[in-house]
Amino acid sequence: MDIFRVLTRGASLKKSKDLITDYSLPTQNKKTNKNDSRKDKLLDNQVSKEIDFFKTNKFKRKLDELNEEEQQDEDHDDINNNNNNDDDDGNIKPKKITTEDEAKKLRKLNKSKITGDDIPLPIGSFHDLISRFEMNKQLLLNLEQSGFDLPTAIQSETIPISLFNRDLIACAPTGSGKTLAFLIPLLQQIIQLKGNGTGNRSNTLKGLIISPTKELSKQIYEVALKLSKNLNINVTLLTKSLNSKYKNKIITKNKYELIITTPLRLIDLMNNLDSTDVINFQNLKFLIMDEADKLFDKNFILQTDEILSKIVNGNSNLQKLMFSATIPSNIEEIAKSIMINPLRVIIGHKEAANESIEQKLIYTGNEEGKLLAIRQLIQQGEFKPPIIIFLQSITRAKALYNELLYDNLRVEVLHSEKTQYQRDQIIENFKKGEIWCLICTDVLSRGLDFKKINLVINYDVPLTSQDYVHRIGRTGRGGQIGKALTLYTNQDNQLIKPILNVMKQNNIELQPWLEKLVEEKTSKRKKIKKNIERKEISTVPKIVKQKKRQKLEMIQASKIRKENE
Ligand SMILES: Nc1ncnc2c1ncn2[C@@H]1O[C@H](COP(=O)(O)OP(=O)(O)OP(=O)(O)O)[C@@H](O)[C@H]1O
Repeated sequence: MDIFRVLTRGASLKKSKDLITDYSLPTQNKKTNKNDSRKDKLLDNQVSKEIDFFKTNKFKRKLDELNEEEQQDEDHDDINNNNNNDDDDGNIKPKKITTEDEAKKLRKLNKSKITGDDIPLPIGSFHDLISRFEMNKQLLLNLEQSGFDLPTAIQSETIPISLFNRDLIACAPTGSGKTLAFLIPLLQQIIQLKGNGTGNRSNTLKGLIISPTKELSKQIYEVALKLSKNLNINVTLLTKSLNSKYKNKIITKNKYELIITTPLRLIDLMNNLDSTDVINFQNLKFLIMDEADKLFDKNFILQTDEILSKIVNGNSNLQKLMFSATIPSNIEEIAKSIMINPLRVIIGHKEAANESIEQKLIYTGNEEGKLLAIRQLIQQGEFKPPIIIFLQSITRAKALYNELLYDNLRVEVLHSEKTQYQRDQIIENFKKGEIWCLICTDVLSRGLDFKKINLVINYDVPLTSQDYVHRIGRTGRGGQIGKALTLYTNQDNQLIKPILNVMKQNNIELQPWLEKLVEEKTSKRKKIKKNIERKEISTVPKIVKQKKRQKLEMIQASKIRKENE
C-alpha cells in the first residue's frame, strides 16, 4: 500500500473560506484532476484500520465490518423506526446497541477496554440517547447543528456511563472527542436536575470543569456555549475580571450552574472570599477533570489537592470524572482514591499516540543541525503550514522565533510571559491562518484543538512520553491525518527512549540501533537528565555577536557622555 501518499495527501491543506492566508509558500497547491481524485478515493479505501482511529466518519465501514462478522442481517430499529438500515444515499445508518454481543463487537472494532462493575451498553448513535436517557431534543439539535452526527469511540462508552452517574477514569487518544464525551452528558444531567427540582435551585453551581491552562478552559467554554444554546443553562469561564466583577461571589451568589476554570482561578476565588462568605459545594453534582494526569502532576498537585479537599470531602453525591489521552498508573491510583466504584474506559493503548499521526525522528548531530534541518524542510517544501514548533524553554522559543522571523514564514511565538491579551490574539490569528508557524513551549501542548495542523515539530525532545503524546496530538485530530517530527542530537540519546516506546506502541518500525537503545537495560542507561542545557539557538557567529555588543556599548557610552555634557 502506498502509505506515504495516503499520509501526505491527507496532510495537504485545502484553503478554506475563513483562511485568508495564501499557503502557497513554500510549495504550490496542485490542482487535482479527475484521475487524482479517483486515485485519492482508492487511497482512502486503503487507509488501514491502524491509522483510522477516529471512528466518527468511518462508522459506515465499522458497521460493514460488524455486519460481516455477524454474517447475518440483524434488523434493528434505527432512530426513525425504519427497519431498512440504508438511507436515501445508500449510507448505512447506525444501529442501536441493544445486546451485550453487539456491544462486544463494537468494542472490539473501537479497541475499547472497559473495566469495573455493571458496565452499561455503549451507544451506537446520539439518537440512542433519546430512548435510553430521554435526551433533551434541543441538546440533540445543538449537537447536530454543530455537525456532530455520530459518537466517537470514547463518546459511545462514556456518555452512558456518565448518565448513569458513575465515577469514571477515561483515557482516549488526542483529538478523539473527549470534550463532547463529558459535555454532552453533563448538560443533559444539568437539564434533568433543573427539571425535577430536587432541591437544586435553578442557578446553584451544579457542574465544575477543571483544566490546566487558560487556553484550554476557554476552548471548553466555547464548545459548552455552543452546545447549551437555548437550553437555559448559565455557563461561565472563571477569569480574573469575572471574579473581580462579582467580588468573588460568583459561587456564593448562585450566578452560574456550570463553571469552567483552571485550578489557580478557582483557588484565587476561594481564598478571596469575604469573611462572611462560605462556599457550599454540597449542591455541586459533577466534577470533571480534563487532562487529569496533568492536574495531578508535580506542578499542579498542591492546587488540585486544595480544591479536592474542599469539594470532594463530605460530598458523597458528587460524581467525579477524569479524562486524558495519557493516564500513568500512579496517577490512576491517586484518582481512584477519591472515586466510588469507578469505571475505567481505555480506547486503544494507554500510552500510545493517536494512530493517524505519522511520527518521525530526525537526527541532527548537534544543536546547529536543528536549524539546518528546519531550513532544509523549508527548501524541500516539507514545511507546509499550519505548523507548531515546541521548545523546552521560553528563552529558546524566543531565540528560534528571532531566527525564523526573517525566513518570510509569518511566524509567532507564544509562551507564559506574554499577556493574556497577546496570547488570545496569537491563537486567534493562528486559527485564522494569519500566522503560519507557531513557536511555543509546553503551555500549548495540551488539549488545544486547532483545525488541520499539518505538522508538529519537536525542536527540543519533550521530557516525558506523556508530553510527547500531547504535543504531537495537536495534529491528526478529528479524523485528519497529521505528521510529527522530533529533532534530536547526541545529547538526547537517553531522552528519546520514552518517545521510542511510544512509537513502538504505535507499531512504528525503529532503526536497529534505536531498537537496541530501547532494549538497553535500565542499569546500563545513564540517569535521564531532565532540562538539558542546550547550546544557544543562533546562526550569528560569535565574532559578529561580539562586534554587535561592542557597538551597542559604544552607543550607550556616547549617550551617557552626551547626557553628562
Ligand atoms: N462525534 C463527533 N463527530 C465529529 N467530530 C467530532 C465529534 N466529537 C468531537 N469531534 C471533533 O473532534 C475534534 C477533537 O475533539 P476534542 O478537542 O474533544 O479532542 P480530545 O480528545 O479532547 O483531544 P485532546 O486529548 O488533545 O484534548 C474537535 O474538532 C471536535 O469538534
